[in-house]
Amino acid sequence: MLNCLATVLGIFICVPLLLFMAAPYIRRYVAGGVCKSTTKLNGKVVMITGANTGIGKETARDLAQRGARVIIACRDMAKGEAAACEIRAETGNQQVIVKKLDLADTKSIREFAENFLAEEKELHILINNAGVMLCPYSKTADGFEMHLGVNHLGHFLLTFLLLECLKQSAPARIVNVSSLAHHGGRIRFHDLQGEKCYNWGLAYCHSKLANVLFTRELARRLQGTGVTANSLHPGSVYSELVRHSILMSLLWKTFSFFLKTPREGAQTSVYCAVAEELESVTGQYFSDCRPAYVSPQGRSDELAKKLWNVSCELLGIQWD
Ligand SMILES: NC(=O)C1=CN([C@@H]2O[C@H](COP(=O)(O)OP(=O)(O)OC[C@H]3O[C@@H](n4cnc5c(N)ncnc54)[C@H](OP(=O)(O)O)[C@@H]3O)[C@@H](O)[C@H]2O)C=CC1
Ligand SMILES: CC1=C(/C=C/C(C)=C/C=C/C(C)=C/C=O)C(C)(C)CCC1
Repeated sequence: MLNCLATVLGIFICVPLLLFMAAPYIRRYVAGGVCKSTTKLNGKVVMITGANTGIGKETARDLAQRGARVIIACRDMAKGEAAACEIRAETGNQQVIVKKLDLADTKSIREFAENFLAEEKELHILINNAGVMLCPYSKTADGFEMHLGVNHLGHFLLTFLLLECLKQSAPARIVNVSSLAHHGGRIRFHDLQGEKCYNWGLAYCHSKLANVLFTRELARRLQGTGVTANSLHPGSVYSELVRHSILMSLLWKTFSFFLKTPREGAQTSVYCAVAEELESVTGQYFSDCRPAYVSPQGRSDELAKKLWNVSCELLGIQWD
C-alpha cells in the first residue's frame, strides 16, 4: 500500500517537475530553424498576401525591419491597417502599405494587380502566403472550390499578372508558402472542384501540393530571368488557420506550447526571401530554413505541367 502511494506521489511530482525542467529545451526544439541573414532591404519592394495576421504579418514585420517597402495584400482593410500601424510603430518604417486583395475573386485580383502596376515601378519579392484550411464546402466568386481557388488558383493568377514587373526588377524572388500537408495531397483532375467527393482536410492537402507543383514548373520556366521561385513549410504554427474547425481550434489552444509562434513560423519565409546563399537557388522546397523532402507527387514534372495547363484553362489565361 505504502509502495503504491509512493509511486503515485512520485509520478505526480516527478513528471511535472521533469516537464518543467525540460520546458526551455522543448520550446527551443519546437521553435525550429532561424533565419540568420542580416540582409538589408532598403529600396526593395516586397508584397505579402494575407499579411494582416499570423505568419504573413510576422514576415511583413521582419522585412519592414530590414528597410523594405512592404505591401500588405489582404481582403480586410481594417485588419490590414491595424497590422500595418503596429509594424510601422515597432520598426519605424513608414513604408508599410495596405492594399485590398481578395484571392477568392479573380476580379479583385485583377483590380489589385492593375492598381499595383499603376502605382509601383518595381517588385523584388512576392510572398504568396495567404491561405485557408478546413473550410466547409464552398466556392469562390468564380466557382472554384475554396482551398484550390484561394491557395492555388488565386496566387497563380496574381503571379501571372505581376511576373513582368518581377522580371523587370530582377534579381527578384517568388516565395510560395506551402505545407508538409502537401504529402497527403493528390491532383484529382477528374474532380478538381470536389463536386463528386469532398473532404475538407484533403482539399487543403491537394491545394498545398498544387503550391509545390506550381513552384516547380514556374522555376523551370523562369530559368535565366533572374527571378527565382521556391516553396516552403513554415512548421506547425499557432495561428488563425484552424478557425473553421472547433476541434482543431481547441487542440491548437491546448497544445499551443508545442506549436511555433507566428514569428517562429515566419523564419523560413524570411529565409527564402532574403538569404544570400539562395540568390540563384530555385525550384526548391524548404522547412526550418533548410531544404526539405518533397513527396513523389510534388517531384513530378509531368504533373506540374498538366496542372499548369489546367490552371491556365480554368483562369482563361495564356501563360507560355
Ligand atoms: N499555421 C500552420 O500551422 C501552417 C500554415 N501553413 C500555411 O501558412 C500560410 C499562412 O497561414 P497562417 O498564418 O498560419 O494562417 P492565418 O489564418 O493566421 O492567416 C491566413 C491569412 O490568409 C488570409 N486569407 C484567407 N483567405 C483570403 C482571401 N480570400 N483573400 C486574401 N487573403 C486571404 C487571411 O485573411 P483574414 O485574416 O482576412 O482571414 C490571413 O491574413 C498559409 O498558406 C498556410 O497554408 C502551412 C503549414 C502549417
Ligand atoms: C498530433 C497532434 C497535434 C499536432 C498536429 C499537427 C502537427 C498539425 C499540423 C498541421 C499542419 C502542418 C497544418 C498546415 O499545413 C496537436 C494539435 C499539437 C495536439 C494533438 C495531437
